[in-house]
Amino acid sequence: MVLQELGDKLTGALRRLQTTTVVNDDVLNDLLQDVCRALVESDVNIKVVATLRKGIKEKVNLADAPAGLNRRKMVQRAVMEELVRLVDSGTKPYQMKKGKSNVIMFVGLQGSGKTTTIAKYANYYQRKGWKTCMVCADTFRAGAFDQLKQNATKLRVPFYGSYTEADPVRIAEEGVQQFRSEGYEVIIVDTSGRHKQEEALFEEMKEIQAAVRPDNVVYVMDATQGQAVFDQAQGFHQAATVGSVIVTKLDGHAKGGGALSAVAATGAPIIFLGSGEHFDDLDVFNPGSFISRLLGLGDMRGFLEEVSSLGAREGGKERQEAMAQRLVKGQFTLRDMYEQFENVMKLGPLSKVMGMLPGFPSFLMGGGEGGRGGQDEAATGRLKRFLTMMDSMTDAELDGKVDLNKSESRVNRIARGSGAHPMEVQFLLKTYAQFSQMFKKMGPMMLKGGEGGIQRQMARNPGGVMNQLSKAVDPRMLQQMGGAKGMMDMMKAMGGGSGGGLGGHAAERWGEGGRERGRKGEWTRRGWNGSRTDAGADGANGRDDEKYGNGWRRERKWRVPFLMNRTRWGYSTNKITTMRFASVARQFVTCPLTI
Ligand SMILES: Nc1nc2c(ncn2[C@@H]2O[C@H](COP(=O)(O)OP(=O)(O)OP(=O)(O)O)[C@@H](O)[C@H]2O)c(=O)[nH]1
Repeated sequence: MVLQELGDKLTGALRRLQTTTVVNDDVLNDLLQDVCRALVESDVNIKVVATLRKGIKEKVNLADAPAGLNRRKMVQRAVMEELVRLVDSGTKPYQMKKGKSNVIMFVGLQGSGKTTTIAKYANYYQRKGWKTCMVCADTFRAGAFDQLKQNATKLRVPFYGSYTEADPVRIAEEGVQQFRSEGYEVIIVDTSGRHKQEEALFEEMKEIQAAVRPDNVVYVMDATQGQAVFDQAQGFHQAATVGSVIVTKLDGHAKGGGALSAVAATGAPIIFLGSGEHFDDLDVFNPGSFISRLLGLGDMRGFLEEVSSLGAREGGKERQEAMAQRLVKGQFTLRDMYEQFENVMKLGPLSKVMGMLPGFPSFLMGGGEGGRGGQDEAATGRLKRFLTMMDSMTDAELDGKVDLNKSESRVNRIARGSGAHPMEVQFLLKTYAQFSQMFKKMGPMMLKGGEGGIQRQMARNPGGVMNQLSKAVDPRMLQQMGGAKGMMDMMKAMGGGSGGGLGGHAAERWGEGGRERGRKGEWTRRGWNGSRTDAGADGANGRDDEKYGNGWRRERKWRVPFLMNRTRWGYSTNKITTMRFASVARQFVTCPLTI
């Protein structure tokens, strides 16, 4: 989460508002003082902060507020709206067009993070199924082409550049022409940077612009300079008819608020935020969603947009439709689960997906600076393992025509074929059983009546729908979604028709119990009983199992014989078998299901 410090301060101020019994002018003034202090500390221009304060005061007139009006909500809404205004340029950014060549030219000062951001940008679109490529027209910095080439190779994105040609305009023109003729949809052009806004830089930018006729010019700007970037942003905005801005290096930088508000003040729309040096460290920027996440309210809208953008991939919509049809009948196959997992992975790092969901503390996914990578990797690794195991299944097995639970030999064969342990395959089957159970109950409810069906049911019998939802979904997951009401809102927002992301969303939740216990090194009574449940399931069922908390010894006594029956790993309950089991099981505890 970028601007964590500012977010914490603002959230703290609003939380104090919740705990006061009476909301009067004194309370409002205290709140405004806290909010304004937090913004100034984040380097937001003092005049801008004063305008924000005035705006909130004008919106909240407590003296004339009609009786019965929720004053707390009124204040919160005003604060939220003014904060959104602070980072909103009021201009709509360029919308990428599917099926045609979108030429995006990147400009910026030297060292602002342009080349790195181009790689992140390419990664973002490629992951969503856009045909993406890069052209390096930076002939000014010696290592620029090598850097772009290296990034492109890692991302498996085609690139164009030259070690010998010194004319950036020619390279840009040739590269864009070639990729256009090959039908690439996102053609990204990197241009040279300079130490400061030089005439030469602007001249070169204009020449390249005239040669490649970009659909959008993206200005990359370093946030570490805080509000001082205003002149710079304005200069570029005017000189190169900049269409959008990407603000980089916002990770852990206290001055980020100043940079964001300064750019917004120039009227250029911010489209992404750079939050680190890795390819995944790029957050889509939308003023409302950004403030919502900053205040810890999640970003359901962003989540849904991300999910629906996956449906836009080739054939994605049709597949989702077909799945929706099956869900109406309460059917959910392993193949459906495969697609759901694939979708979740395409949404980006799991911690980012989680950050979009209301109420989910970012630290649980290691969302704070620095701590995220490991957990993301473990979670993604676990998903990939599941996909690999499913790759070793036959079509009949994936489509639910064969019950794998009845075929021990097939489980072992799948394990061998995917380099996994039979227990992992059983774990996968149990996870599938849980999903299937959930979709059996929820699918028909969600999708009955086609588009808008859930809304109609909700209007007719809200209590009944809520009740059914509470029964179908595990309590933790429901709690994270803001209770049955929150889930209803989410389903409404999804129009009841997109089976698409919901499974992915669920997948995130269902592993939570396992992850929690993994961290505590706990184990539960029903933990690794391969045939009946799994670690994630215990978490999902909300079991605490305190008394079995440190139950390694307790566990293995009765679980080992079970494993012997099912997978024939051991011949007795002697120490070696027990240790073998413990070491396998420990793998799951240390790398618990975090899908
Ligand atoms: N922490 C952090 N570092 C970043 C971010 N974006 C880029 N960087 C780092 O900033 C440095 C400069 O990035 P480059 O991509 O080489 O900069 P550039 O703008 O292409 O430089 P020129 O090609 O010389 O114009 C590199 O060390 C990047 O890893 C970000 O969002 N966060």
